[in-house]
Amino acid sequence: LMRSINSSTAGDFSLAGVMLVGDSGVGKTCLLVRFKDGAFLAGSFISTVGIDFRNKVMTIDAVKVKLQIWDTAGQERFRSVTHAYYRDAHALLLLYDVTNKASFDNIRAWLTEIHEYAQQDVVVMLLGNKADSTHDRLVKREEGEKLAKEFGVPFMETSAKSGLNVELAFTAVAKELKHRTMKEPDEPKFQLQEYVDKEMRTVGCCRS
Ligand SMILES: Nc1nc2c(ncn2[C@@H]2O[C@H](COP(=O)(O)OP(=O)(O)OP(=O)(O)O)[C@@H](O)[C@H]2O)c(=O)[nH]1
Repeated sequence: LMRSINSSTAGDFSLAGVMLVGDSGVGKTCLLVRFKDGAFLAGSFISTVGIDFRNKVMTIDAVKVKLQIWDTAGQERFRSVTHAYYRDAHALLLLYDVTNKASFDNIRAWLTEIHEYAQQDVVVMLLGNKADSTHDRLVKREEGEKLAKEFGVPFMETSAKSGLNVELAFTAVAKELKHRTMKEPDEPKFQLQEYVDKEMRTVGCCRS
């Protein structure tokens, strides 16, 4: 991962490192596959070993932003591997599974870990994944919102299965990082949560 976002003077390219973190089985790999390939691979669950990455170029306000997305292993035994990568990440997508209460309860511990290992200015966004699972849901959207507010991080629910908000999550992070590197002097600060809420209202989804 490149720590300093590279931006050319022409202002048309920047490289950003985004890391997916959260308990094993919350859907990090599926979220990345959905974003990268637009697909959801149903079937057996293959845990990520160590760390894996994929690149995707997004066009944000006519600027090309290359996201280097790191998919980490949620399993405890790989923690020391992922710790080493935190320092270089510009953004972290922190996932829990709305059908798994323990994965939600562990978010506090994940945030403590992020605080310990990541850069102070890292962009963190909390994602409640598997929002398509209406019957098995154990964590309400409001609970996710409340926790996110407590820690001052933006939040939304996603589904790697249906594709709900997947593009939006990555776009929001890319926009935030693009603004940070290429902000005009009089341009106001990018408001990530406001952007997300506005986009969700426009799409007309996901808010009851
Ligand atoms: N219903 C539903 N199932 C999902 C979703 N995302 C992932 N899954 C399922 O959850 C299981 C785990 O998904 P992974 O993406 O492999 O989980 P992970 O977080 O990468 O797990 P580790 O690599 O062990 O850290 C798989 O069986 C997926 O099919 C989702 O949005 N909705």
